[in-house]
Amino acid sequence: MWQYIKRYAHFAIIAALFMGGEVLMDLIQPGLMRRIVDDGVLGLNNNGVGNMELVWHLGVRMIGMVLIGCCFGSLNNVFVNMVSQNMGNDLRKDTFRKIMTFSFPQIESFGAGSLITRITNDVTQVERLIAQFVRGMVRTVLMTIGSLYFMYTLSPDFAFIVLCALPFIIGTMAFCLRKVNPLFALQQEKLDGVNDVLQEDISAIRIIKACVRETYEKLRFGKANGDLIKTQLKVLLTLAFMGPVVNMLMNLTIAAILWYGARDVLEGTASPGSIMAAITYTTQLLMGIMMLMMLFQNISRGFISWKRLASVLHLKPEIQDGEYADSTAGNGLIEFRDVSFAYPGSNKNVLEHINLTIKPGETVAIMGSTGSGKTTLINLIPRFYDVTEGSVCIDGMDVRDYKVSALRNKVAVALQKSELFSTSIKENIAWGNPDAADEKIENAARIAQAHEFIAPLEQGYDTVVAERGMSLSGGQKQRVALARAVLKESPIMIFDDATSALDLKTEASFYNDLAKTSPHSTKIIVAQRIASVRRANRILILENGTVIAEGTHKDLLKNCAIYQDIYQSQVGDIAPDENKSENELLTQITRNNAAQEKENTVTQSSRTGEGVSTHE
Ligand SMILES: Nc1ncnc2c1ncn2[C@@H]1O[C@H](COP(=O)(O)OP(=O)(O)OP(=O)(O)O)[C@@H](O)[C@H]1O
Repeated sequence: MWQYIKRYAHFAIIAALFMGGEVLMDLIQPGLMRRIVDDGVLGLNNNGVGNMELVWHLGVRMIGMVLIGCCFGSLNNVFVNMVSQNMGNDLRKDTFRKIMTFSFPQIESFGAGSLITRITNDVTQVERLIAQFVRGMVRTVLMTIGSLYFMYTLSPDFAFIVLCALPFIIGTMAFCLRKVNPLFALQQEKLDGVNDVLQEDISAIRIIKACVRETYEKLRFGKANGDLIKTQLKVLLTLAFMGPVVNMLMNLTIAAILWYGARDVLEGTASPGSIMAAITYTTQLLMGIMMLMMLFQNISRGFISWKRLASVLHLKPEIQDGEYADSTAGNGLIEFRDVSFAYPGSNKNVLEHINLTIKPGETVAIMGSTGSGKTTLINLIPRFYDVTEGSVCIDGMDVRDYKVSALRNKVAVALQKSELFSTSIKENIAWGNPDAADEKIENAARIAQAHEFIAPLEQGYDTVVAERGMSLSGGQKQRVALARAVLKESPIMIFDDATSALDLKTEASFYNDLAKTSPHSTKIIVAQRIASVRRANRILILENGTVIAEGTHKDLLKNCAIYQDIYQSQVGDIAPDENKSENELLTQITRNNAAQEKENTVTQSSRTGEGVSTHE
């Protein structure tokens, strides 16, 4: 934490000096009050004759000191806030930057909700810790020492009484804080839980409504929130006992001083003014101790929050940069050399001994049943994960030897679930290439078949997209994401089911235009549809993490039973004819889909009919 504080240590020192000034003003006042009572009102040094002029004079001095103390206190607040807010700002930025360097498993290990809590609530707790430390701690220490000194000058007995009471007061506070301390950590964990549910529910609000799961989610949120409230109540109950006990001890201390003081006044060894001053000092001192109690609570919470932030800040990113920083050399050769992969925390290989070379400019399609490992395979190219065994090489160099940014500049990725940001369509397309000229952006949109829906919009490319692209249809979102990948002009392009929401004609136009405009890029297409993969130079069939067949569309139609099955189910041919033209094939697939849909509807309505008649 020191590395963050020391950047603003000068503000902290200035704040402490102003606090010293404020405390000094507070400490001088009881002495003036004693003189007003003893000399001004009672005239103890003037045979019982009071002095109103002295009362006025000292009164004005007291008011002046209050005003100066107020200025010092305000300036102290200004500098304390400068330390805490600047430090909080740095912490928030550094934590965010650090999260950006984490691998997916590292992010998953914290959970999105917990990371949000850390960057918001935990940073606020640390800001509070710093503010209270610089303000409250300095004040309490100076006030305690000063009050004890001035009380000692009034009467050593008064100082002795307070010194006797202090261990009981501090002991009570320490006891309660020890009990409550572990609860603070639990409280932050419960807050993580609330944020986890909240962010999951807000991002999945459509499906929650579609499946009418609002009540279930309300209960889930209620449970997480209930857990948080229970923990908070435990904290508050423990602290509720501490306040009154400390208050009682403080009042007993004041009563003891009054009792002692009254006896001294009767014996003539102390003046009424000095008793009043002693009580003011005691109150100031004990109020300071009470403040310390609050301070310790916030300090405990702050340290727990700091630990949670430190566990993010000190975590070493799993994906480390290599030495090689040139993203322009090479032309997109991809090699998987005996690659096996298991997800972190699992000992089951999702990919098994994959050997694969994809030549520059080649288009390779990957098909396979769900869960066969297609996405996992392509995720290894931009190092979203590191291989467990073997190596993935790009242009002859292991991907782990590249600087991560250089590697990722060589690869453009479009995913099935298109992530859009709440900014203009233009900025969304230019996300991977922010300096791109407008013509280039439009050209990329034309290739992605997006221009046709963007151009008629009132604001065209400047139309602002709602959060996560909610204002666009699935197909429109995918086309914007495709344009983004195209604009990157990377030597390697990966499309992971990225055209699944497009109709067959639009998809075919996209791949045709892409082949014309980026003939030298290496393209990997993960898809389930024959129409999407048909034109690829090579098609791989993946099953249980291994490549079980490989060849052109023609080869596979002849030799691969799985591919023949897929073809028949999608095209509807009994005897596949590989010489069909693009248009013929698309028309046949569309007809086949329509026939299948009709068949499904008939089956469903006949079932419903049966249901009704049975019911009747
Ligand atoms: N983050 C993850 N952590 C652990 N296991 C995972 C993770 N992602 C995927 N898997 C597992 O790895 C296997 C392969 O998943 P992958 O997403 O690569 O399949 P896929 O062929 O792309 O499937 P689909 O066609 O359904 O997208 C699956 O069994 C899946 O459960």
